[in-house]
Amino acid sequence: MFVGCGLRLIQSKYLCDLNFNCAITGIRKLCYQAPPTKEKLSHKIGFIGDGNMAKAICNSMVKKGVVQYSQIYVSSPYKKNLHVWETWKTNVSLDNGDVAEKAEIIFIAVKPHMLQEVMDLLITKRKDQIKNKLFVSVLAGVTISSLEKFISNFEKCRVIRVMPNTPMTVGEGCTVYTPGQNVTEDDISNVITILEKAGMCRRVPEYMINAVTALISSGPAFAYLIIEALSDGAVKMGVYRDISTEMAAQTVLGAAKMVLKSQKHVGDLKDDVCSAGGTTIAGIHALEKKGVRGALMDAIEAATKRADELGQKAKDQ
Ligand SMILES: NC(=O)C1=CN([C@@H]2O[C@H](COP(=O)(O)OP(=O)(O)OC[C@H]3O[C@@H](n4cnc5c(N)ncnc54)[C@H](OP(=O)(O)O)[C@@H]3O)[C@@H](O)[C@H]2O)C=CC1
Ligand SMILES: O=C(O)[C@@H]1CCC=N1
Repeated sequence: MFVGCGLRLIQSKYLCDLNFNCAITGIRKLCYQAPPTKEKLSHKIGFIGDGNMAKAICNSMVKKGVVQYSQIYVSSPYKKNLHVWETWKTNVSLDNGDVAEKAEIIFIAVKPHMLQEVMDLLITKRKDQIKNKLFVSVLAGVTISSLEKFISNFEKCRVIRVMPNTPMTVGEGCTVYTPGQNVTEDDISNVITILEKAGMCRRVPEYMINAVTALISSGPAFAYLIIEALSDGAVKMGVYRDISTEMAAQTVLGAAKMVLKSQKHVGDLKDDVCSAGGTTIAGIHALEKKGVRGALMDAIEAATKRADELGQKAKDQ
Protein backbone atom coordinates (compact mmCIF):
# COMPACT_ATOMS: atom_id res chain seq x y z
CA MET A 1 0.00 0.00 0.00
CA PHE A 2 2.76 2.46 0.93
CA VAL A 3 5.26 1.46 -1.81
CA GLY A 4 6.44 4.62 -3.55
CA CYS A 5 4.75 6.91 -1.01
CA GLY A 6 6.69 9.66 0.70
CA LEU A 7 7.48 9.41 4.42
CA ARG A 8 4.96 12.17 5.11
CA LEU A 9 2.15 10.21 3.47
CA ILE A 10 3.04 7.13 5.48
CA GLN A 11 3.09 9.15 8.68
CA SER A 12 -0.18 10.91 7.99
CA LYS A 13 -1.81 7.57 7.06
CA TYR A 14 -0.39 6.22 10.28
CA LEU A 15 -1.94 9.06 12.32
CA CYS A 16 -5.29 8.32 10.64
CA ASP A 17 -4.95 4.65 11.55
CA LEU A 18 -4.35 5.65 15.14
CA ASN A 19 -7.37 7.94 15.06
CA PHE A 20 -9.59 5.16 13.74
CA ASN A 21 -8.07 2.68 16.12
CA CYS A 22 -7.16 0.15 13.44
CA ALA A 23 -4.07 -1.51 11.95
CA ILE A 24 -1.92 -1.06 15.03
CA THR A 25 0.04 -3.71 16.82
CA GLY A 26 2.40 -4.32 19.74
CA ILE A 27 3.05 -1.53 22.24
CA ARG A 28 1.04 0.91 20.14
CA LYS A 29 -1.97 -1.38 20.34
CA LEU A 30 -1.52 -1.46 24.12
CA CYS A 31 -1.77 2.36 24.15
CA TYR A 32 -5.25 2.21 22.60
CA GLN A 33 -6.64 -0.87 24.31
CA ALA A 34 -8.50 -0.21 27.52
CA PRO A 35 -11.51 -1.57 29.35
CA PRO A 36 -14.73 0.38 28.76
CA THR A 37 -15.31 3.49 30.82
CA LYS A 38 -18.37 4.13 33.01
CA GLU A 39 -20.81 7.04 33.10
CA LYS A 40 -20.46 7.71 36.83
CA LEU A 41 -18.49 6.36 39.78
CA SER A 42 -20.06 5.66 43.14
CA HIS A 43 -16.66 5.43 44.88
CA LYS A 44 -15.22 7.77 47.47
CA ILE A 45 -12.27 9.49 45.81
CA GLY A 46 -9.39 10.76 47.94
CA PHE A 47 -6.62 13.28 47.38
CA ILE A 48 -3.53 13.30 49.57
CA GLY A 49 -2.19 16.70 48.60
CA ASP A 50 -4.48 19.59 47.79
CA GLY A 51 -2.58 21.53 45.11
CA ASN A 52 -2.88 22.37 41.41
CA MET A 53 -3.07 18.82 40.10
CA ALA A 54 -5.50 17.59 42.75
CA LYS A 55 -7.79 20.54 42.01
CA ALA A 56 -7.58 19.96 38.24
CA ILE A 57 -8.53 16.26 38.58
CA CYS A 58 -11.26 16.93 41.15
CA ASN A 59 -12.92 19.72 39.20
CA SER A 60 -12.80 17.93 35.87
CA MET A 61 -14.43 14.84 37.45
CA VAL A 62 -17.21 16.91 38.99
CA LYS A 63 -17.75 19.04 35.86
CA LYS A 64 -18.16 15.90 33.76
CA GLY A 65 -20.60 14.40 36.27
CA VAL A 66 -18.39 11.40 37.10
CA VAL A 67 -18.67 12.12 40.83
CA GLN A 68 -20.12 14.81 43.09
CA TYR A 69 -18.08 16.98 45.46
CA SER A 70 -19.60 15.06 48.37
CA GLN A 71 -17.70 11.95 47.17
CA ILE A 72 -14.34 13.74 47.39
CA TYR A 73 -12.02 13.43 50.42
CA VAL A 74 -8.95 15.66 50.59
CA SER A 75 -6.18 16.25 53.10
CA SER A 76 -3.40 18.70 53.72
CA PRO A 77 -1.50 19.55 56.91
CA TYR A 78 -2.22 23.22 56.21
CA LYS A 79 -5.72 24.47 57.08
CA LYS A 80 -5.43 27.53 54.82
CA ASN A 81 -5.00 25.26 51.77
CA LEU A 82 -8.25 23.47 52.49
CA HIS A 83 -10.44 26.56 52.51
CA VAL A 84 -11.31 26.40 48.81
CA TRP A 85 -12.10 22.68 49.12
CA GLU A 86 -14.46 23.52 51.98
CA THR A 87 -16.29 26.02 49.77
CA TRP A 88 -16.83 23.18 47.26
CA LYS A 89 -18.27 21.10 50.13
CA THR A 90 -15.77 18.27 49.78
CA ASN A 91 -14.74 16.31 52.89
CA VAL A 92 -11.53 17.85 54.23
CA SER A 93 -9.05 16.71 56.86
CA LEU A 94 -5.71 17.85 58.24
CA ASP A 95 -4.73 14.17 58.52
CA ASN A 96 -3.81 12.19 55.38
CA GLY A 97 -4.72 9.03 57.28
CA ASP A 98 -8.40 10.04 57.28
CA VAL A 99 -8.43 10.24 53.49
CA ALA A 100 -6.55 6.96 53.05
CA GLU A 101 -8.93 5.26 55.45
CA LYS A 102 -12.21 6.64 54.09
CA ALA A 103 -11.64 6.87 50.32
CA GLU A 104 -11.53 3.85 48.02
CA ILE A 105 -9.53 5.41 45.17
CA ILE A 106 -6.72 7.59 46.55
CA PHE A 107 -4.76 10.03 44.42
CA ILE A 108 -1.30 10.75 45.79
CA ALA A 109 -0.82 14.36 44.71
CA VAL A 110 2.04 15.72 46.80
CA LYS A 111 5.44 16.75 45.44
CA PRO A 112 7.69 13.75 44.74
CA HIS A 113 10.10 14.57 47.62
CA MET A 114 7.15 14.34 50.09
CA LEU A 115 6.28 10.75 49.19
CA GLN A 116 8.45 9.03 51.78
CA GLU A 117 7.29 11.25 54.66
CA VAL A 118 3.62 10.93 53.71
CA MET A 119 3.71 7.15 53.29
CA ASP A 120 5.85 6.54 56.38
CA LEU A 121 3.27 8.37 58.50
CA LEU A 122 0.40 6.38 56.97
CA ILE A 123 2.25 3.14 57.68
CA THR A 124 3.01 4.14 61.27
CA LYS A 125 -0.45 5.47 62.11
CA ARG A 126 -3.00 3.60 59.92
CA LYS A 127 -1.37 0.45 58.54
CA ASP A 128 -4.12 -1.85 59.80
CA GLN A 129 -7.02 0.38 58.79
CA ILE A 130 -5.94 0.83 55.16
CA LYS A 131 -6.97 -2.22 53.14
CA ASN A 132 -8.13 -2.97 49.59
CA LYS A 133 -7.44 0.55 48.34
CA LEU A 134 -6.43 1.69 44.89
CA PHE A 135 -3.63 4.27 45.05
CA VAL A 136 -3.17 6.49 41.99
CA SER A 137 0.12 8.36 41.85
CA VAL A 138 0.55 11.52 39.80
CA LEU A 139 4.13 12.06 41.04
CA ALA A 140 6.56 12.99 38.27
CA GLY A 141 9.39 10.50 37.90
CA VAL A 142 8.43 8.17 40.75
CA THR A 143 8.35 4.59 39.49
CA ILE A 144 5.80 1.88 40.17
CA SER A 145 8.43 -0.18 41.99
CA SER A 146 9.13 2.76 44.36
CA LEU A 147 5.39 3.19 44.94
CA GLU A 148 4.76 -0.53 45.43
CA LYS A 149 7.46 -0.60 48.10
CA PHE A 150 5.14 1.58 50.24
CA ILE A 151 1.77 0.22 49.07
CA SER A 152 2.74 -3.35 49.91
CA ASN A 153 2.55 -2.36 53.59
CA PHE A 154 -1.23 -2.17 53.29
CA GLU A 155 -3.28 -5.32 52.77
CA LYS A 156 -4.40 -5.95 49.16
CA CYS A 157 -3.70 -2.37 48.00
CA ARG A 158 -2.89 -1.69 44.37
CA VAL A 159 -1.20 1.18 42.52
CA ILE A 160 -1.56 2.86 39.15
CA ARG A 161 0.95 5.46 37.99
CA VAL A 162 -0.67 8.22 35.95
CA MET A 163 0.70 11.37 34.41
CA PRO A 164 -1.99 14.01 33.80
CA ASN A 165 -1.85 17.66 32.80
CA THR A 166 -3.65 20.77 34.01
CA PRO A 167 -5.60 21.43 30.75
CA MET A 168 -7.92 18.67 31.98
CA THR A 169 -9.54 21.52 33.94
CA VAL A 170 -11.07 22.68 30.63
CA GLY A 171 -11.76 19.20 29.24
CA GLU A 172 -8.66 19.19 27.01
CA GLY A 173 -6.39 17.08 29.16
CA CYS A 174 -3.88 14.53 28.00
CA THR A 175 -3.09 11.75 30.46
CA VAL A 176 -1.14 8.52 30.37
CA TYR A 177 -1.17 5.65 32.82
CA THR A 178 0.74 2.48 33.63
CA PRO A 179 -0.91 -0.07 35.93
CA GLY A 180 1.12 -1.73 38.66
CA GLN A 181 0.93 -5.44 39.33
CA ASN A 182 -2.30 -6.68 41.00
CA VAL A 183 -4.34 -3.87 39.45
CA THR A 184 -7.64 -5.20 38.06
CA GLU A 185 -9.49 -4.37 34.83
CA ASP A 186 -12.12 -2.66 37.00
CA ASP A 187 -9.43 -0.49 38.65
CA ILE A 188 -8.24 0.59 35.20
CA SER A 189 -11.80 1.23 34.08
CA ASN A 190 -12.45 3.42 37.13
CA VAL A 191 -9.28 5.46 36.66
CA ILE A 192 -9.70 5.98 32.95
CA THR A 193 -13.33 6.97 33.55
CA ILE A 194 -11.92 9.85 35.59
CA LEU A 195 -9.16 10.71 33.13
CA GLU A 196 -10.76 10.12 29.74
CA LYS A 197 -13.76 12.32 30.47
CA ALA A 198 -11.21 15.12 30.92
CA GLY A 199 -9.56 14.62 27.53
CA MET A 200 -7.29 12.10 25.85
CA CYS A 201 -6.07 9.15 27.93
CA ARG A 202 -3.58 6.50 26.79
CA ARG A 203 -1.79 3.59 28.40
CA VAL A 204 2.01 3.59 27.96
CA PRO A 205 4.75 1.21 29.03
CA GLU A 206 6.53 2.61 32.07
CA TYR A 207 9.85 3.15 30.28
CA MET A 208 8.18 5.90 28.19
CA ILE A 209 6.47 7.72 31.01
CA ASN A 210 9.22 10.23 31.91
CA ALA A 211 9.53 11.37 28.29
CA VAL A 212 5.75 11.59 28.11
CA THR A 213 5.77 13.59 31.35
CA ALA A 214 8.03 16.13 29.61
CA LEU A 215 5.73 16.22 26.59
CA ILE A 216 2.25 16.33 28.12
CA SER A 217 2.65 17.40 31.74
CA SER A 218 5.39 20.01 31.35
CA GLY A 219 4.24 20.65 27.77
CA PRO A 220 1.45 23.11 28.65
CA ALA A 221 4.05 25.39 30.25
CA PHE A 222 6.15 25.27 27.07
CA ALA A 223 3.03 26.06 25.04
CA TYR A 224 2.13 29.01 27.33
CA LEU A 225 5.62 30.40 26.85
CA ILE A 226 5.27 30.11 23.07
CA ILE A 227 1.83 31.76 23.12
CA GLU A 228 3.17 34.57 25.30
CA ALA A 229 6.13 35.09 22.98
CA LEU A 230 3.91 35.16 19.87
CA SER A 231 1.74 37.71 21.63
CA ASP A 232 4.83 39.76 22.59
CA GLY A 233 5.88 39.82 18.94
CA ALA A 234 2.47 41.12 17.87
CA VAL A 235 2.54 43.76 20.62
CA LYS A 236 5.96 44.85 19.39
CA MET A 237 4.47 45.26 15.93
CA GLY A 238 1.60 47.43 17.24
CA VAL A 239 -1.22 45.01 18.20
CA TYR A 240 -3.00 45.60 21.55
CA ARG A 241 -1.99 43.06 24.23
CA ASP A 242 -5.48 41.83 25.11
CA ILE A 243 -6.39 40.90 21.57
CA SER A 244 -2.92 39.60 20.68
CA THR A 245 -2.84 37.03 23.51
CA GLU A 246 -6.36 35.88 22.71
CA MET A 247 -5.52 35.54 19.03
CA ALA A 248 -2.21 33.78 19.71
CA ALA A 249 -4.01 31.22 21.90
CA GLN A 250 -6.79 30.63 19.35
CA THR A 251 -4.21 30.25 16.57
CA VAL A 252 -2.28 27.59 18.50
CA LEU A 253 -5.57 25.85 19.38
CA GLY A 254 -6.64 25.87 15.72
CA ALA A 255 -3.26 24.56 14.54
CA ALA A 256 -3.42 21.74 17.12
CA LYS A 257 -6.92 20.77 15.94
CA MET A 258 -5.69 20.70 12.32
CA VAL A 259 -2.93 18.25 13.32
CA LEU A 260 -5.40 16.01 15.13
CA LYS A 261 -8.30 16.19 12.69
CA SER A 262 -7.09 16.97 9.16
CA GLN A 263 -5.36 13.61 8.56
CA LYS A 264 -2.43 15.50 7.05
CA HIS A 265 1.19 15.30 8.12
CA VAL A 266 2.19 18.23 10.32
CA GLY A 267 4.93 19.23 7.85
CA ASP A 268 2.40 19.36 5.00
CA LEU A 269 0.14 21.56 7.11
CA LYS A 270 3.07 23.92 7.64
CA ASP A 271 3.82 23.94 3.90
CA ASP A 272 0.17 24.77 3.15
CA VAL A 273 0.60 28.05 5.05
CA CYS A 274 3.91 29.01 3.40
CA SER A 275 3.19 30.84 0.13
CA ALA A 276 6.14 31.08 -2.24
CA GLY A 277 7.94 34.32 -1.49
CA GLY A 278 5.28 35.09 1.14
CA THR A 279 5.16 36.23 4.73
CA THR A 280 5.17 32.87 6.51
CA ILE A 281 8.35 31.49 5.01
CA ALA A 282 10.10 34.71 6.07
CA GLY A 283 8.97 34.01 9.63
CA ILE A 284 9.90 30.30 9.41
CA HIS A 285 13.40 31.31 8.26
CA ALA A 286 13.75 33.58 11.31
CA LEU A 287 12.68 30.70 13.61
CA GLU A 288 15.03 28.19 11.98
CA LYS A 289 17.97 30.62 12.23
CA LYS A 290 17.35 30.80 16.00
CA GLY A 291 17.20 27.00 16.30
CA VAL A 292 13.65 26.84 17.64
CA ARG A 293 13.24 23.14 16.82
CA GLY A 294 16.46 22.27 18.64
CA ALA A 295 15.45 24.43 21.62
CA LEU A 296 12.10 22.63 21.94
CA MET A 297 13.76 19.22 21.62
CA ASP A 298 16.25 20.30 24.30
CA ALA A 299 13.32 21.28 26.54
CA ILE A 300 11.77 17.80 26.26
CA GLU A 301 15.18 16.20 26.87
CA ALA A 302 15.89 18.38 29.95
CA ALA A 303 12.44 17.75 31.47
CA THR A 304 12.74 13.99 30.84
CA LYS A 305 16.15 13.90 32.55
CA ARG A 306 14.74 15.82 35.51
CA ALA A 307 11.91 13.27 35.85
CA ASP A 308 14.57 10.51 35.77
CA GLU A 309 16.44 12.32 38.59
CA LEU A 310 13.28 12.73 40.70
CA GLY A 311 12.57 9.03 40.25
CA GLN A 312 16.10 8.11 41.27
CA LYS A 313 15.86 10.29 44.39
CA ALA A 314 12.62 8.53 45.39
CA LYS A 315 14.31 5.13 44.85
CA ASP A 316 17.29 6.17 47.01
CA GLN A 317 15.04 7.24 49.91
N1 LIG B 1 1.23 20.79 38.21
C1 LIG B 1 1.21 19.99 37.15
O1 LIG B 1 0.93 20.44 36.03
C2 LIG B 1 1.50 18.54 37.29
C3 LIG B 1 1.91 18.00 38.50
N2 LIG B 1 2.16 16.65 38.59
C4 LIG B 1 2.56 16.07 39.86
O2 LIG B 1 1.54 16.34 40.79
C5 LIG B 1 2.09 16.41 42.09
C6 LIG B 1 1.56 17.66 42.76
O3 LIG B 1 1.95 18.76 41.98
P1 LIG B 1 1.18 20.14 42.08
O4 LIG B 1 -0.24 19.90 42.34
O5 LIG B 1 1.61 20.95 40.94
O6 LIG B 1 1.88 20.70 43.41
P2 LIG B 1 1.28 21.68 44.51
O7 LIG B 1 2.44 22.20 45.28
O8 LIG B 1 0.32 22.63 43.88
O9 LIG B 1 0.43 20.66 45.43
C7 LIG B 1 0.94 19.87 46.43
C8 LIG B 1 0.14 20.20 47.67
O10 LIG B 1 0.44 19.28 48.72
C9 LIG B 1 0.49 20.02 49.94
N3 LIG B 1 1.27 19.27 50.92
C10 LIG B 1 2.52 19.52 51.39
N4 LIG B 1 2.86 18.59 52.31
C11 LIG B 1 1.82 17.73 52.39
C12 LIG B 1 1.58 16.57 53.18
N5 LIG B 1 2.46 16.10 54.04
N6 LIG B 1 0.39 15.94 53.03
C13 LIG B 1 -0.54 16.40 52.16
N7 LIG B 1 -0.36 17.50 51.40
C14 LIG B 1 0.80 18.15 51.50
C15 LIG B 1 1.15 21.31 49.53
O11 LIG B 1 0.94 22.31 50.51
P3 LIG B 1 1.96 23.59 50.54
O12 LIG B 1 2.04 24.12 49.14
O13 LIG B 1 1.31 24.54 51.49
O14 LIG B 1 3.27 23.01 51.00
C16 LIG B 1 0.45 21.60 48.22
O15 LIG B 1 -0.76 22.31 48.41
C17 LIG B 1 3.60 16.43 41.95
O16 LIG B 1 4.12 15.19 42.38
C18 LIG B 1 3.84 16.64 40.46
O17 LIG B 1 4.95 15.92 40.01
C19 LIG B 1 1.97 15.81 37.52
C20 LIG B 1 1.57 16.30 36.34
C21 LIG B 1 1.34 17.70 36.09
O1 LIG C 1 7.12 20.61 36.98
C1 LIG C 1 6.82 19.56 37.55
O2 LIG C 1 7.68 18.92 38.19
C2 LIG C 1 5.41 19.02 37.47
C3 LIG C 1 5.41 17.64 36.90
C4 LIG C 1 5.03 17.81 35.47
C5 LIG C 1 4.43 19.14 35.43
N1 LIG C 1 4.61 19.78 36.55
